[in-house]
Amino acid sequence: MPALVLPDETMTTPEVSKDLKKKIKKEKKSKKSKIESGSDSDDIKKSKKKEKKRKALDLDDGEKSDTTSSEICEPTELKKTKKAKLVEEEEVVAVEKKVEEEEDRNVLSNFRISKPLRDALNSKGIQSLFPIQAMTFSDILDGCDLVGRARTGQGKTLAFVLPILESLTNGPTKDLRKTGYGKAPSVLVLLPTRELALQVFADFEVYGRAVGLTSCCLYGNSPMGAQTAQLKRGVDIVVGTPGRVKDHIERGNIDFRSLKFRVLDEVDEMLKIGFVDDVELILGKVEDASQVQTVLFSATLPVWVKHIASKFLKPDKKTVDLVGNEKMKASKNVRHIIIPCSSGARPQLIPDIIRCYSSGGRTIIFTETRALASELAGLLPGASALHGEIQQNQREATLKGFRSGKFMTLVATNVAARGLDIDDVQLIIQCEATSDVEAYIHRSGRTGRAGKTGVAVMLYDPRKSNITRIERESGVKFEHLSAPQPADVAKAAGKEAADMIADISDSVIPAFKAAAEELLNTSDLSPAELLAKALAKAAGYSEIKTRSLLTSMENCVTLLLECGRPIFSPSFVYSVLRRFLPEEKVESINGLTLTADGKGAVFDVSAEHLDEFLAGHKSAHGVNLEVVEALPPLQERENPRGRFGGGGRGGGFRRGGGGFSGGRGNGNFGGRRR
Ligand SMILES: Nc1ncnc2c1ncn2[C@@H]1O[C@H](COP(=O)(O)OP(=O)(O)OP(=O)(O)O)[C@@H](O)[C@H]1O
Repeated sequence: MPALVLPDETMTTPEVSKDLKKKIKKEKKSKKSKIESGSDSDDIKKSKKKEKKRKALDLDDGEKSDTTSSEICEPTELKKTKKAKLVEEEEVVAVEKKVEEEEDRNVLSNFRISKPLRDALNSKGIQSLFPIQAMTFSDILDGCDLVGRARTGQGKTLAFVLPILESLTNGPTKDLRKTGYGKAPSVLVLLPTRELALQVFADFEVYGRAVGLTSCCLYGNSPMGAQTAQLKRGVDIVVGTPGRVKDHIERGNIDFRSLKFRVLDEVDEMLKIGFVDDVELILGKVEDASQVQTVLFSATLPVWVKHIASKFLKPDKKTVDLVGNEKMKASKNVRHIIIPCSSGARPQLIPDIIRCYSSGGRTIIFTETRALASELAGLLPGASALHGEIQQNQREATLKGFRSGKFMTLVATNVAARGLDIDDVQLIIQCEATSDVEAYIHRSGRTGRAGKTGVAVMLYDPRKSNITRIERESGVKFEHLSAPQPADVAKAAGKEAADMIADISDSVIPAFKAAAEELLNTSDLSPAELLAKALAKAAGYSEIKTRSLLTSMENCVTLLLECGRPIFSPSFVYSVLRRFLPEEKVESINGLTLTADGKGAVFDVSAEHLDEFLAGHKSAHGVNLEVVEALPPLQERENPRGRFGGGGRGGGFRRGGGGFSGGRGNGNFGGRRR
């Protein structure tokens, strides 16, 4: 299978430094978001291009100036620096030119896209095709079967929507398409979830209508009658989930004799157990497969999928794989973070993570079970649940509310993992380390879409998770952070509260002044301290708790125990503790995990028992017990050396809580059960 590389990589010359590439990419990104907003007129664009070039060079100046002023004194050195700078400037310009040429190459007018479709795309702020679209457009329009792969959020939907619409209205299938009342469909698109079917249907509605084509969406848990009536009246495009499409086939409502296109979006999910029988049955209903074009798309294409997929595609199929053998399979626009957390600590920790990392945008929280999704949605302020047990109309209402900003936190099972494209999702939280690497890639890909950036935080229990495997298979290099400390979060909240107070009308002062003066006169605290308390109240705080680094539990502290010799099992740690602590204290420890170097163990104790632990160990010869500021690297579940499993991982944990936004802060995978 030919593996194509991203234009990004092909465009840059090998000599260009990594830093330089980064700068160019950054510039490209900001340009892309401007294009998305559709705000650039041609003139503005030209001057922005000039400005951009100038800025890229200025940036280099700025970065170099420190070195020149502090280190470069000799005239010859200065000359050399200037020369190097000139070379770098030339490189910037050369790479910039290539980037621009590439973008120019992908402008809509360079493709066989008719004016009505171009206008519809422009009205959505789309001026040029994304790489996966540009690289598959002609093949699909010219009649090839195709397998397409690009990372999440790279525009795979339009990669099949546009050439199919063009083929049916101006291309090779134009004259073969049925028309008139009761027409049989020309296109069948299958998707794994109802939400995704509705989303892709919406794209066919918008762009199909622009070229006079009609669509319908067939999905379960909604009345058969209306769908049947639509099919009877006749549509060009049928979008649906396998179960409901099969129902309609069995009732004789769909005639596939005029079918020209079959699309399997999220093909690996479609071909998983639970879907594959229905999919095979549906695709098998096409009498003459040689007359039908089949296209498959996904961000993840495990080898087993490629084998099954070959069954449905012609031998001369094309493959456009923008991920290929690249190590990184997940979105490159996403910051991938992991934070240790026990299940009990999630409800307290998640609101703080949202406050720190959501930048005031939307958050999707993924749980492994429906029960946990409902439970967390009930516990978190301003959150709603989405999973397979919820009635279809309620699911649609929930998604609509989330898209429109009615609420900002969605707690979902894997029903929302694939394909969902929701604007301004800044943060993904995964409640536990999934064993399914594809699921990780798709879930984290709900943010950082269409060139934007986002953050994905995965909570995990070091004793139960195998992070190394996820890293190895997805190519993600996780940032290991500890939970944001309540005190850090409170500081950010205090700033918000101060802004809020500054905005309050002076008209309130006379009513509250007397009480304020009385407080000042009677309290031992300074005015600043009293005001700090008032800010805390305004921010919703009545106390600040500590949070453990290991399990993220509130009012717990993480301790490291070492005893000058290797520790092979948790039971050894218990026996050491029993030497200087009563049984009930030993039993009260939580989250006991061995360190990766095999020399120590970390565990949590309640803050109120901390002194007893620290005082006790002094009497135990050779035992060292201390509060840790940052978690050391820990052993993982599958460590063959330790009781918990695997070879441990490099790199320790950094203190969490970075990236404070000061934003709003709201506060059994497999088969089809989500
Ligand atoms: N050429 C384009 N220019 C600007 N925006 C685009 C373009 N093509 C698609 N988009 C936008 O990019 C976003 C992501 O597109 P899409 O949902 O098709 O991604 P995807 O690759 O299918 O992602 P996933 O793998 O998660 O399903 C959408 O909001 C879409 O409107």
